[in-house]
Amino acid sequence: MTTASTAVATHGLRKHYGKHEAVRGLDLRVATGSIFGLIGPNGAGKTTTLRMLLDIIRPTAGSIEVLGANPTAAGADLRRRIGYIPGELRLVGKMTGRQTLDFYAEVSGPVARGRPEELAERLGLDLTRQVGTLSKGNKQKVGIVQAFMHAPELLILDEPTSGLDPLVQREFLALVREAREAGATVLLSSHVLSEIQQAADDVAVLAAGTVVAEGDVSSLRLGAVRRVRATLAAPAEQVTALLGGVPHLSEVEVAPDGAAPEAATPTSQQPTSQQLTSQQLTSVTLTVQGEIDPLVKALATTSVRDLAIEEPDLEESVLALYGPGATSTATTTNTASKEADR
Ligand SMILES: Nc1ncnc2c1ncn2[C@@H]1O[C@H](COP(=O)(O)OP(=O)(O)OP(=O)(O)O)[C@@H](O)[C@H]1O
Repeated sequence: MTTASTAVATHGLRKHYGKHEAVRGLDLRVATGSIFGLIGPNGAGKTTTLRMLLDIIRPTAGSIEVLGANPTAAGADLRRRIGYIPGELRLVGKMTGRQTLDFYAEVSGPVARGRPEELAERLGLDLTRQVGTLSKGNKQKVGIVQAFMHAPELLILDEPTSGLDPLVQREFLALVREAREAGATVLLSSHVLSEIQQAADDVAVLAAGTVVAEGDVSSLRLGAVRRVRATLAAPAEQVTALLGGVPHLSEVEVAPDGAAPEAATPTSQQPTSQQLTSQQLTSVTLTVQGEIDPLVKALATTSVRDLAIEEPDLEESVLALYGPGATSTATTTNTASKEADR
């Protein structure tokens, strides 16, 4: 049973699409009043899981409780207490944004006067335009407004920021935090780690239909995997040698990258070996797991001409931490056994 402090719970949840098992025995617990992030690479089973919570598709096995009810039995009353942004939003192209929201308001229950307009304004959405003429990002804004406008107890948001520009993403995350402050629970799925890191209190990492890591955001090691690209004024052999002393590196590629045009050799005297080596450029790409300090210190023993540190995509992080087994079945698609939604 869910308790007052649990908004969503699943036990041994499974979903087969024909022979393909998209969700494999999932136990989730989302605390009431929290922002819970469900992250995972493409095909991990996020959408399948969220659709089961809403009774859009039914589980093959296991149980679900949402706001203390069983979604397969609770029907429309439960649905009205939830705001949902589906992964793929389907809107009627000829309706304006306002007509679309009026339609959703009839289904979802009471909407405070002026609230849709306020949300649309914050997101920069023109409600007078037909939704068929809107860009992907603006269509997504219609989806956000309809999910938030009736102040639901639970928000289930499937990849909600896809197509949004960074400023709108920030506004969206502000809406999520405000909803939590007002007492709502938010279940947010994404394949973008940084988005979840900014917003979520707790996180479950899904890969191949199972949870491979969970906990509070700061305890997750995923964020500690970074991709580094650097150009150093040093010969490749020297770079290889200095990287040899740095722990937790993988996918290291070191390649000569021509000469540095700005490193002029003095003509009045014979160049020293130091001056000779400083002319050679070497490019490095690598993945570092954990502390970045030893790597930065090692690179800084040469003249660093360029440096970029990037967040790898989630698939790379999951692979780096949990091995290929964590994602290999997630990317298997069983197209031969497509199943109708219900
Ligand atoms: N209707 C369907 N019929 C057959 N296989 C399906 C169906 N829907 C999803 N799948 C498969 O189930 C697995 C999980 O898909 P799901 O859409 O839940 O993943 P996801 O984590 O939401 O991925 P994404 O981030 O790409 O949306 C994938 O292998 C997918 O191909």
